[in-house]
Amino acid sequence: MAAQEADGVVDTVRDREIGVEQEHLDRVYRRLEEKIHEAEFLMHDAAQRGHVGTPGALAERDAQVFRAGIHLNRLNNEFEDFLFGRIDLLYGKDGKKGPDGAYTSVEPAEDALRPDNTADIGETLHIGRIGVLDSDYAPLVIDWRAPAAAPFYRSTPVDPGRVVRRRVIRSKGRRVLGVEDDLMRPELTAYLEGEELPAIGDGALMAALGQARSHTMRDIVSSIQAEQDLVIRAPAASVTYVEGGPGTGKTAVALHRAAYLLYQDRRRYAGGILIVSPTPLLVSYTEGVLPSLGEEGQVAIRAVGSLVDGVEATAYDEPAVARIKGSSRMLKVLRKAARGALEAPAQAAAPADGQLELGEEPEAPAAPAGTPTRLRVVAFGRRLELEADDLRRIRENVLGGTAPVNLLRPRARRLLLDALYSRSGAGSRHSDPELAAELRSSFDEDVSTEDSFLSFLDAWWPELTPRQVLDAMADEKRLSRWARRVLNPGEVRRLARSLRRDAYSVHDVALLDELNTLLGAPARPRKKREYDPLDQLTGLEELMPVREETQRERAERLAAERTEYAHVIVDEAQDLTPMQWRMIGRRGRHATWTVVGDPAQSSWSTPDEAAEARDEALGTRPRRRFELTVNYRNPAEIAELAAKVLALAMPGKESPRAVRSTGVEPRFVAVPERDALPRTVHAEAARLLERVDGTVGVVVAMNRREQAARLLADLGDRVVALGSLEAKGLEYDATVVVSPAEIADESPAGLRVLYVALTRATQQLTVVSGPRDVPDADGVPDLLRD
Ligand SMILES: Nc1ncnc2c1ncn2[C@@H]1O[C@H](COP(=O)(O)OP(=O)(O)OP(=O)(O)O)[C@@H](O)[C@H]1O
Repeated sequence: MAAQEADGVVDTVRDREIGVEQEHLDRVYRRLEEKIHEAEFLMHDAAQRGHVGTPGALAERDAQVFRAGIHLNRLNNEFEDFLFGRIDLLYGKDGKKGPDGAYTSVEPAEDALRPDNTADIGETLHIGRIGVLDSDYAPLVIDWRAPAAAPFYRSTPVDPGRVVRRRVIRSKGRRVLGVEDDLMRPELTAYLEGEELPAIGDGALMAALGQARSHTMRDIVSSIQAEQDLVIRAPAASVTYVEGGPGTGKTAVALHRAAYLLYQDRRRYAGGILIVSPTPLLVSYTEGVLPSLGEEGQVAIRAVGSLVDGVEATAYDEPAVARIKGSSRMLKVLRKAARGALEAPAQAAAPADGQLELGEEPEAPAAPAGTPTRLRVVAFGRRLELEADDLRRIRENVLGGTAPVNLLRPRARRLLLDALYSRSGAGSRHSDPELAAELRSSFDEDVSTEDSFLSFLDAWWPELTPRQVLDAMADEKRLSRWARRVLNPGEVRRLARSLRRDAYSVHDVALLDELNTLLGAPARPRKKREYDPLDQLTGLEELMPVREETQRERAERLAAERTEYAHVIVDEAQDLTPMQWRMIGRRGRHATWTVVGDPAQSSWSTPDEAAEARDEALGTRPRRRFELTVNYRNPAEIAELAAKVLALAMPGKESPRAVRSTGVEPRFVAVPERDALPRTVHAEAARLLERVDGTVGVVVAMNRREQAARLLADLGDRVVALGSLEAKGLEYDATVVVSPAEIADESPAGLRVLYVALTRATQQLTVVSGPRDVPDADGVPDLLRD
């Protein structure tokens, strides 16, 4: 009876507090409706201006419609669930208001606390996804990114500042559903308008962490913790480097930081923010967070395998091949390949060379021709010829520099013309420099517009694309020439073989991007040359199909190709290979950076080499380092088990501290016969499905992922089968980790990959081991024993 009464009292206080917040929310909605009405009026008014019809009025109308449209869109988008927090503060040191209408002083005033440990609340602030001012410009809601909102995140019981109570408000549409309070000064009795300040619930963080997981990440805007807030609001100078173990909120913090930076300085980040994620799975998992924070347009979230337009990485490289492709040794190989691919090996059926006489019809395109070894043209009535040796000399001369290969083509063309001209003997015909120059220019014009010369140039100095060079590298013989003294024969064989398949891997994408730089963008594609009477006239260069790119065209082309960003955020940075760092580095040459990662989760076998490449990509810019130390994902029971693998993978490395415990220990199931493994995995996944409301992830070695997907398909879409490398960054209510030994043996970084697999669950973990895991009598595999 007493308990019921106590419950009743709590409910009454809770209901009353919900009612208080409901009143505030109603006021905010009334204000928002007024604002939307204003925005609609603005749009209507702007549309009316269109009737005036002068160019100035039209331009003004467009600008206004644009602004009003943005305003409306924001309001409508953020109408849902946008008020989420409140802080009750002691009186501040000085009573001055800051630019956003709130008191900015952090410390309580001298006399704010009375000697009997009581105090009055001096100010109450509500925090939301956007700021809303009432008609007197007093803040009804403060944007979570504004300085005045910082105490909501920064205040802790150890360092409370002015905050007495932090409240998270849960609402749906216009209805407040619940409140969760944390007291920052639990020893204090505080009064608000004469009434004692109540505290409801066990705190918002615990409420958030206990919720079931779906296939998309939620924002953490209502429960960002102090150490995370420091990172989110760190000034965007140079490089912000964030390290933290699994589940410490690195990905969440990176996303909230993007929203914060945009809020802080929209103009500066108009150049865009790029977030690089390791897998497409993680991209789709995190994609919804920024829109929920009211930011979309300026942020591009891309998987590292999708950074090159038009290429999607779908193939998977076995670790030995990935190691070769990711290593900075590839740079040397690619440099040679980009130049070497200019020369196509001669094919048996190919015509011997590009010899075509003036006036002859060009040959129909033949079977893939080898590189021509002779150039013949007729000019000034003479047959002129360059032999293999001449051509080789010219090629070597042109390739002497380091300029991109495609951009050297005009120079190659020029040197060919020089050599032909000198063969023609016309150079000695005139001593008058003006006449000599005229003769030369008419020679150049004659020769360089002839089909024989053009088709020779196309075959002898083709404009290469990155794909063509990578294809050329699939030829083991050619590759071994380009990789001499860099890769050993076994590496050459493996690399060439992997390049012979149809699909690209995530590592190939970095190679394509590097080649793109080494080759330089080819000039605009040339139209097929047809007979044109205008060719017979001079002074019409602009109409000539062979003309060089104009300045303006070049400027337009470069603008269209721009791939640079104002800020680059790299998630799971520990996994980037040196070649991938180079690729990302090119997209942020003038950017500020936020780099988040955890060396203990690296699936790259030589993290030192990757760290060197990272330093190269980031240059000498100063770095600010932050560390996140609390694991918000795994309960202590799971974190403890994972720590055993961490001790093997990186002896001495500390695990992050888990904030909660569920009392549910990980479950171990041993399968003595290999054949029984699929059946057991299916049964264990089904078992977990019964025990959690959200998702179940089943993590297997990479080579079993397709088999696992087929096996689990009948369990519905709450169950996901994943290869060990695909699990990176993701989380599930429950996970089944299948055969730890198989995952650990998959690559030199296998133990770290296993550590990742074991740290994906928010509630329950089952480990299924096969004979290779050497399970003990309790089913605990070798690798997970003390
Ligand atoms: N302050 C917070 N409030 C509520 N939930 C949080 C908070 N911080 C982190 N989380 C939750 O903890 C989980 C882990 O966060 P996140 O994925 O960002 O961690 P991570 O450090 O990137 O992990 P990993 O390195 O394993 O990929 C997520 O569900 C996230 O929503």
